[in-house]
Order: sequence, then C-alpha cells, then structure tokens
Amino acid sequence: MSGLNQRPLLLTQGDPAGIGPELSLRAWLERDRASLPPFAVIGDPDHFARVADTFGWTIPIAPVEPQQIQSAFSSTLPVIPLSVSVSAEPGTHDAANAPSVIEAIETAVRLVRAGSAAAVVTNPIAKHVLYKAGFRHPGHTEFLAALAAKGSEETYYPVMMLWSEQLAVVPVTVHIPLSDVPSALTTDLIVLTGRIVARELRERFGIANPRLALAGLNPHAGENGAMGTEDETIIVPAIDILRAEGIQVAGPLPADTMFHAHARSRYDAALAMYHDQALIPIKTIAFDEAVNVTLGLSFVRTSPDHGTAFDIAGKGIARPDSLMAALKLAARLGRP
Ligand SMILES: NC(=O)C1=CN([C@@H]2O[C@H](COP(=O)(O)OP(=O)(O)OC[C@H]3O[C@@H](n4cnc5c(N)ncnc54)[C@H](O)[C@@H]3O)[C@@H](O)[C@H]2O)C=CC1
Ligand SMILES: NCC(=O)COP(=O)(O)O
Repeated sequence: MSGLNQRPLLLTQGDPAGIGPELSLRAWLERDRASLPPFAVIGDPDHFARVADTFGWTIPIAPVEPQQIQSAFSSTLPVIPLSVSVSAEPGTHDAANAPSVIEAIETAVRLVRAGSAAAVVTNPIAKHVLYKAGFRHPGHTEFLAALAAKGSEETYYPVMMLWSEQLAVVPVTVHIPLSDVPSALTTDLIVLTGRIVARELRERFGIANPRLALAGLNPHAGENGAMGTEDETIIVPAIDILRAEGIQVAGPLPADTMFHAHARSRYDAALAMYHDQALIPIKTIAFDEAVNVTLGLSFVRTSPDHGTAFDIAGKGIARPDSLMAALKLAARLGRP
C-alpha cells in the first residue's frame, strides 16, 4: 500500500504490559510483506525501544509530529510521544500506567477529529486495570463515543461489531453481567442498533442492501413462549420496525443454528442479544482474522479482536494477524 498520498493511521499503545507493544513492532516489521498502511504508534518511544531490544529487533524508533508520519514510516516506526513516561514489565499489569493508556486514546481521537489521521486503531486495554485507576467507561467503545462528542453538540451511540470475511457479529448489549441482559434488552435498543449497523454496512462497507439476522435471546428463540417471552415481546416488534424502514431482517433465529456456514451465507451481520452470544462464534471461527470495529462514531476505530494476553506478553509468541487485519480494515473504511 503506498503511503505518501493517504492519511496515516494512529495506533494507541494499549496496556503497555500486554501484547500490544510487541504486536505493534511486529506489524511494523511486516509492513512491506503484508502491505500495511502507514501508521504511527501513540505511546512512550522509550518503552517501545525497550520492548524491541528484549526481542533483539533492530527497529529505529522516531518520535514524530502527525504530519511527519508518512515520510518516516518506511524507514522508522513513528511514535507520537505522550506527556508521561511508561515503565512496564511484560505480563505485569500496573494501574500506575492507566494515565498513559488513557492519554494515548484521547490523543488519537483528538488527532483524527482534527483530520490528521484516516482512522484510529487501538491496542488492547485491560479494563479491570483501568477501573482500579478510576476509569469510568466500560471499555474503548463507550469511551470513544464520549471523546467523539466532547466539546460538540453531537451525541453518538457506539455499536460494537466484530468483523471477519466469514462472519460479522454485533452484541446488542455489551459489557454487562448476564443477569442484567433481559432487563437491558429493549425494542428501542435493538432498533437503534439495527439502524446503525444497516447504515454503516451500506456507507462504510459498500453493501447496497444489507441483510441483518437477529438472534433470539432464549433457547430455540423462546419455543413459542414456552422457554422465555423476550423473543416475542421485545425482539419481534424490533424486527417489525426495522422491516417497515426497509431494512432486510431475519429472525428471531435460534442462536445455536445461525452460525454454521450455510446459515452465515444468508446475512451480512448477525445481531446477538448479549456479548458472548456474538463473540464466541466469531472468535471460534476467525480468532486470528477478526477485527473489532466501532460503528456509529464520526470516525473509524478498529482493534484486534483479542485482549491484552498478559499470559504470553514478552514471550514472542503472540500472533500479530488480528492487529494487522485491524490496520488494513481501518485504512479501507477510514478517511481517504
Ligand atoms: N479491545 C480491547 O481492548 C480488549 C481488551 N480485552 C481485555 O483483555 C484482558 C484479557 O482478556 P482475556 O479474556 O484473557 O482475552 P485475551 O484475548 O487477552 O486472551 C485469551 C487467550 O488468547 C490468547 N491470545 C490472545 N491474543 C493472542 C494473540 N494475538 N496471539 C496468540 N494468542 C493470543 C491468550 O494468550 C489467552 O490464552 C481483559 O482485561 C479484557 O478486558 C479483551 C478483549 C478486547
Ligand atoms: N470483548 C470485546 C471487548 O472487550 C472490546 O471492548 P472495547 O474496549 O473495544 O470496548
């Protein structure tokens, strides 16, 4: 992918003790072979240099301003420095690094909103580590929506989509306890989510007439009310509203039979009613290729589908494929 005529991507450091830093370095090493779009990391250049050293990788690291990223990228890993330094041991998370994690995300959003970047790509954060430091958002998805609206009259409803060539899934409820799902699930929420997914599949993914499939909540989508009533009382009315708006929707489908290959060929995105209903099938089918995309914002954000993987950080065995897929999808969907 040629770099000089396109806006670069901004890649946040993520948790510095997780696999994000080593995957970012590996992605840069693979940039030509994998035809990766130009990107800059937002993080502490010294931390990235230390991680590269531990693997014996010769990677020139260049602190840059946003306008220098494209010209720097072919020969150096461009890094937009933070105001704080990072001290992290791979695998040993520390809430003391939370300010750097948050600053990287804030900087990325500020720059993409200012038009300095095509899109934002985030490395994984450990939510429980940030919560310890007082972070009040469930994850990136909700934090990015708040940052996208900051200082403006706009509000954004962020929708999480996990996308791969084989399957795209959207959890309608996201980071909440399973016991809270039935009360959080409303017809309005499903309709809002379905509208955003249909619009972005059209506008960003170029699918002229997107086909959505809605999972039921209960076994066998409720078995006519014998195994739960939400399918009939909450999901069916949402389907009726979306269809009346001209959106192609199937469902509510029994969730156990909607993810096999033949079933998947009938829709472009599956809307699942809770986190694991969506993420188990895609991570089973496409763990190394799937990308987390946030829909509904004023800019594109992608991320690998996996987390911080503290258990393997620093061992050199983390696979960079999902991060590289996230970089490619961000370039495809983002601003030219
Ligand atoms: N976008 C984000 O910021 C995300 C953050 N997380 C956070 O990550 C933390 C850890 O979550 P887990 O559930 O343990 O999921 P995880 O994805 O970090 O790890 C699950 C398993 O997959 C392996 N794995 C993950 N990525 C790999 C890769 N690139 N190559 C090879 N093996 C890989 C790990 O070693 C582990 O055995 C949590 O605190 C969670 O909040 C989880 C998902 C996304
Ligand atoms: N399980 C997906 C996940 O945790 C991603 O969350 P986010 O940080 O992208 O909001």
